Amino acid sequence: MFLKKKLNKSPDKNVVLVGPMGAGKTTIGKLLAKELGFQFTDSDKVIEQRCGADIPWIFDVEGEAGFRGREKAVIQELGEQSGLVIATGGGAVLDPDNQLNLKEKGIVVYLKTSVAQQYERTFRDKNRPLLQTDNPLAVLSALFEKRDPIYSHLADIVVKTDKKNPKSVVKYIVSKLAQL
Ligand SMILES: Nc1ncnc2c1ncn2[C@@H]1O[C@H](COP(=O)(O)OP(=O)(O)OP(=O)(O)O)[C@@H](O)[C@H]1O
Ligand SMILES: O=C(O)C1=C[C@@H](O)[C@@H](O)[C@H](O)C1
Ligand SMILES: [Mg+2]
Repeated sequence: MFLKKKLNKSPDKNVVLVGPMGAGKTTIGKLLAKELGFQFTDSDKVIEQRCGADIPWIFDVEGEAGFRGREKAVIQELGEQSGLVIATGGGAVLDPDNQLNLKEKGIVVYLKTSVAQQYERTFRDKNRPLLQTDNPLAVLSALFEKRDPIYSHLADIVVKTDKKNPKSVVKYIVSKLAQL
């Protein structure tokens, strides 16, 4: 058991949230960090801050490959730290080096979310370049087919987020962490 509040010492682990766009990694991550007394960080936000531009701009100018390069550098840095709740980008776990870096000190939590629910949570938001197509539902579905096995394989904890509000997702994760 590594919970900082309970042990009253610096944790040597991170909690890493993985899952598709709209799973709630950013939303849940902020709440979970508060609950654990960890620092919250979001790889997408760190990339934007470093670059001084938002993700749609990075995809426009540098393409997805440019974005993935930036993501890899950020994931490597975050993976070396501890005491973090890390919200990852939806595609961060595709890269084998990222997988190793996140797993090194990370307890990986997969926020498992149906494609329909992902769509419901993302369709109004224009900040996800991969979904700016005529058929975002088909894109989400294809990404899920490819990525769900990877998220599942990496995960120490899996939590289904459909029909669960953020608070109850956090409560469930905390209870599972306490059992480790
Ligand atoms: N459990 C939940 N119940 C209801 N709404 C949720 C839940 N989790 C997240 N949301 C909402 O869904 C939207 C997307 O959530 P969020 O941005 O946290 O997803 P994400 O996993 O970080 O996505 P991305 O990979 O694109 O960064 C937000 O509007 C958020 O308020
Ligand atoms: O699923 C993905 O590949 C992405 C998810 C977002 O978090 C961002 O990292 C970016 O929009 C790409
Ligand atoms: Mg996010």
